[in-house]
Amino acid sequence: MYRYTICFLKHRNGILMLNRNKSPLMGLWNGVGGKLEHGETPLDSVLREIREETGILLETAYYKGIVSWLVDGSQAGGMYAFLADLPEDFERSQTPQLVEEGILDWKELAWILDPNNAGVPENLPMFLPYMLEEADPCQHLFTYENNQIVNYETAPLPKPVTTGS
Ligand SMILES: Nc1nc2c([nH]c(=O)n2[C@H]2C[C@H](O)[C@@H](COP(=O)(O)OP(=O)(O)OP(=O)(O)O)O2)c(=O)[nH]1
Repeated sequence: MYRYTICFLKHRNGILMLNRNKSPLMGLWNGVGGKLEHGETPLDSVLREIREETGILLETAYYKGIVSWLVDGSQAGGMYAFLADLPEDFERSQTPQLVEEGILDWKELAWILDPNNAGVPENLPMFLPYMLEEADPCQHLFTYENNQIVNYETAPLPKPVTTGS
């Protein structure tokens, strides 16, 4: 079981991003999410974080896989990633601008995905494009050494076993 969740709340060409006011990733624009609480499924957890951090009430979100990391050969962690498509007529101005965890704002996809954008976590422009495509959930594994990404691998997650038709 991994410890974190993240969700990309998409509306047209924008995503609702949080500029975090504490570590990890302080000062960077990231998707909304947090830590799993005892007994929560990843989906329950991310829907709770979305509600708490943005006030948006969602019934569900698309599961997009796992982003995990290995830091200096040992420290490992990961997050369950989700995507939600908000309806066309969603009013962006209804989301709060200042929340307990930082500043919320709508950021355009072209800005988020720019590989030279120093305002987002370094791994975000690498894994997010996969999640925006209609692809099956993947595992994205990042290896860090001295705060630098030295390796990135992506692999499909095994499909749940079914009994066939
Ligand atoms: N894009 C990206 N996001 C990451 C990485 N590592 C990582 O923890 N995150 C995300 C997962 C979570 O959404 C968020 C960290 O959540 P958090 O520690 O603030 O959790 P929380 O809000 O529940 O915190 P707390 O109040 O319980 O302390 O950062 C990463 O390498 N890249």
